[in-house]
Amino acid sequence: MTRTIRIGTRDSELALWQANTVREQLEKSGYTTTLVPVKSTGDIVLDKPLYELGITGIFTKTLDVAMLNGDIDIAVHSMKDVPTALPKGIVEAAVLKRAATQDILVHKGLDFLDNKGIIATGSLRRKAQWLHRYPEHTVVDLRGNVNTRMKKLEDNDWNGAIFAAAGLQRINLTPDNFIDLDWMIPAPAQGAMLVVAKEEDAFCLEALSLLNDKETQECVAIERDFLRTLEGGCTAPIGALASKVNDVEYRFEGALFSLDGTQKIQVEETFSLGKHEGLGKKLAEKLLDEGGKELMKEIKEILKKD
Ligand SMILES: NCc1[nH]cc(CCC(=O)O)c1CC(=O)O
Repeated sequence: MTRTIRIGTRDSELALWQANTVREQLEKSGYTTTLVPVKSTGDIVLDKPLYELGITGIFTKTLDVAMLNGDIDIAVHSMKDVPTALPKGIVEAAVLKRAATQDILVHKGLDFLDNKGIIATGSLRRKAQWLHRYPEHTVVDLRGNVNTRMKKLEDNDWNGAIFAAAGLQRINLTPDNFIDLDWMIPAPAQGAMLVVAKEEDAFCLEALSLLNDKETQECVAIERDFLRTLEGGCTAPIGALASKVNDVEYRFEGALFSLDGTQKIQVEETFSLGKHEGLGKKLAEKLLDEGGKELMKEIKEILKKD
């Protein structure tokens, strides 16, 4: 039987690159595929309200709806954009081998670091960590896809802007000046790609199981358990990274920051793969006990007002 797997994708350059990567890997394993660029959510009508289906993420909503509607079979996402709870009927089918996890600063010269600088980012996590390290600096809001943000950096007199290294590498965008921010804790699952499919679609689940990278899958699962336990439906400045230290050891590092960057509550632990059941949740609970509960409450209050 030949069935064509319809791969749903948003139409940004990064989304298309990621969907094409999955497409190539499936074709290499002998599957027939096609790419389906998906229109925005408003164009598609479902017979149930979105909240009833558990659909939440702003980047992933459109593709979730298209999948439940039967217009696509699988969808490819930057895993860090995917809410920690998937909609009913949609499951994680494969986590691809992770690329670079770190954030980078694209800049126009680094003299400003010791003075008063202006840094652009739309991420609360990046803003809080930047201000934690450089309290004298100003952070301005910057949104849009990677290409848009790079253009805005050129057009403004900011000193720099922060990006995920993986996003720039994927679209071959090599800035003239950049530095790795290895002190900055990335977003949970940064640099990983997730392919989702319908729970009932055994054909696609089997095809995608070939693409799964177990090490990446286990590491991002810890990071997302940590996030899920902390956040309770609120977007807070949270970083988490599980990474390999040597052949036998892995290390988890996670932190919660106040929005202004003055407070940081951090947890870390060394572990081995396969023996980390409940680690993300356990460390999130430790963080909550060490002042995280109060800080999360404070963050929610401030975000509610904005
Ligand atoms: N929030 C947008 C987004 N989602 C995924 C990536 C890049 C790829 C990745 O981090 O996995 C980016 C761009 C960025 O954060 O600079």
